[in-house]
Amino acid sequence: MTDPAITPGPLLATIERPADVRALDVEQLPQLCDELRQYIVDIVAVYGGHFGASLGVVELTVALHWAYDTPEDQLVWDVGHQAYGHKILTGRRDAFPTNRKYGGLSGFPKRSESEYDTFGVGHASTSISAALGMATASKLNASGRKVVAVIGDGSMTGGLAFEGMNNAGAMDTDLLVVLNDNRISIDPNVGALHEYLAKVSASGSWNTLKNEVWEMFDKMKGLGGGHLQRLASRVEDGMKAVLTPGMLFEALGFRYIGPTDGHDVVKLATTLKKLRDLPGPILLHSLTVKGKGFAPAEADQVKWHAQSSPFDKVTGKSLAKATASGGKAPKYQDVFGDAIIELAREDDRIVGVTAAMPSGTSMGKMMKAMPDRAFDVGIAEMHAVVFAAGMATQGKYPVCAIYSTFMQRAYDGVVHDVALQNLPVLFAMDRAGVAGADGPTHHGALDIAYMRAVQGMVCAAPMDEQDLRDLLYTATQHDGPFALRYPRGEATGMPMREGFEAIPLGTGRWITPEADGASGDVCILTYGAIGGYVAEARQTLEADGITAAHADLRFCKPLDESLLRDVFARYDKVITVEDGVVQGGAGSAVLEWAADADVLSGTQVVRLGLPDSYVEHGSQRQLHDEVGIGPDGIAQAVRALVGAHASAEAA
Ligand SMILES: Cc1ncc(C[n+]2csc(CCOP(=O)(O)OP(=O)(O)O)c2C)c(N)n1
Ligand SMILES: CC(=O)[C@@H](O)[C@H](O)COP(=O)(O)O
Ligand SMILES: [Mg+2]
Repeated sequence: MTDPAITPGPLLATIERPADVRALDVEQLPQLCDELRQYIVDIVAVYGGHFGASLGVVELTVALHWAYDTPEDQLVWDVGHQAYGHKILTGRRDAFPTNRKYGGLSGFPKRSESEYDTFGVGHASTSISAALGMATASKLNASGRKVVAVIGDGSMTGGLAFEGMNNAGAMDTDLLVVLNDNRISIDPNVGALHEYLAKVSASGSWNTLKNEVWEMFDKMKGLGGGHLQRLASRVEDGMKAVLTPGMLFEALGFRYIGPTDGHDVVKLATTLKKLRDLPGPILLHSLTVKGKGFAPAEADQVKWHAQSSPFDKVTGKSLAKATASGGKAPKYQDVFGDAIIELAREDDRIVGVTAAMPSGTSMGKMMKAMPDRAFDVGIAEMHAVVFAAGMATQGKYPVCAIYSTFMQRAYDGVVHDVALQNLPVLFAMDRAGVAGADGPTHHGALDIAYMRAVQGMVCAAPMDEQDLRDLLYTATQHDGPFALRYPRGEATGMPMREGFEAIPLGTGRWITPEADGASGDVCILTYGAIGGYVAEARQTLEADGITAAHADLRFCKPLDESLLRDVFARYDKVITVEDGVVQGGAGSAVLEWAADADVLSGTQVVRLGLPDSYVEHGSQRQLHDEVGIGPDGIAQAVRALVGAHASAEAA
């Protein structure tokens, strides 16, 4: 899909692939950068998406494709939310209006989408390891192909990045790591590395000296000057030990270059061209501004990390229309953020932890209200969990707010450090279920299955915001690990009572009162907010003369055995619905229990949920409908089950 209202500038219009960029004179690159930046602004202003990060690496993107022989040479973008310019220069310019839309381009580099997307990304801090793997294979294959990892200062706080550096620095493999340092993550960047990089950025002293050494080195290479080369390298080593601002990286075995102005495309392009031919692991420290060139985004970099609704492409003013619900329903995230503060005011054991997502999870509310009791530890999910475990050993009650998909990074900590020691830690798993436009890298598809498998873990999911509050309180009263999942976005908008009520562990509830003690054609058991679709499904079924009862499991571990006994005694048709993979999920828990309790006796159980394949991107509703867990899908499954059963009985 092209958008005729959005046209690229004259130079960008001639770029169909990176070879066209390489055909340009270096002096033309500034114009290409201007046009690329404007094109990104024009498109995101209408269609939404990640914003500030791509604007900040426009020059780096153009320079990399000019200096390197892509796609033969491999560029690996960390996270990939900054790769819009890369996508536009690599044959996807006209399709870019479909970015993040259902059936359209992915918002992240994706191998199946383009040969220029060398590695699928979405989670942070993977680029150095992946690029080192490619570089190692390239060496083994003697392919001569060069590999570059581009990683942001936020992503550099992830332990995985340092595992990659540690490995690369001791290997004799050619690898360029570009550290794109814009001094911010999604929220303000945190930690000692952040402070260190700030000091490095402020110092330019090593550059001048280093440039001289480098020029000398360049000349010597031409002369094949063996001993002079070694001497120069010793001189360089001696000087860098006392002077280099990138000592940390040098100590890890990288040759450090920089800091350099990441917006000077001509200098960047010519430097990169030289670096392409240099051996060993090299780190280029590039200083950029997130949101560069769009004043509102430079001024409020957190707000402009991403935009979901249209805005004026000059002023940045929102052009969003009022939402259908009138914007009255609060987000689950805000309910969580407010409730944790309320609970923490009454219970001084409660502490909060987030791994670089204070805004996304709303843990930022507690960080603001109680700065000494809530911690942003950086992009470090595993550390966040073990850090929480440590606090729990000292009588604290840590609430770890981590997106379901990112919790995958921390699984060993969940098992080995928390659950095995039966420590009271709450895993508040945000973005549970399909995440929406971010797609498969960000869907919280697996947490029901992987948390349910952990011995001693309590697993719960609220169907509405009142239950979210009560389950949060319930968790704080439990002496052991507790996994609570809730989705991205708006809750139901229901009226909420004040205060909190504890919900006994393993207590579900009937949602359709008429089913409590009565009977229907089928019973629908739901887990979590996805249960909100059942009312609509029931209405359409009623029009077909089918009565469906609905119960909310609330807990998938422990299960409400008394509720389930009741269900299996009265219904011979049961449908389970969850926003997570079917294998090992809440429906599986029900089936396992029913088999173990020997109550199945001919009852047909159909499990609805995410399939055993990766669900792509789109709105949450589109994706729920696609996999059959939206209202229509639920109603269809009921009809199929009732119909199948009726014809089996008639036969
Ligand atoms: C494992 C993981 N945790 C958290 C995130 C969410 N996340 C996406 S981008 C980002 C900030 C990255 O900061 P930086 O690398 O500096 O890139 P910038 O946006 O500043 O260009 C975060 C925390 C993620 N993608 N992966
Ligand atoms: C790139 C990344 O991982 C984040 O920016 C993510 O897209 C945030 O998702 P939410 O908008 O759901 O917070
Ligand atoms: Mg950054």
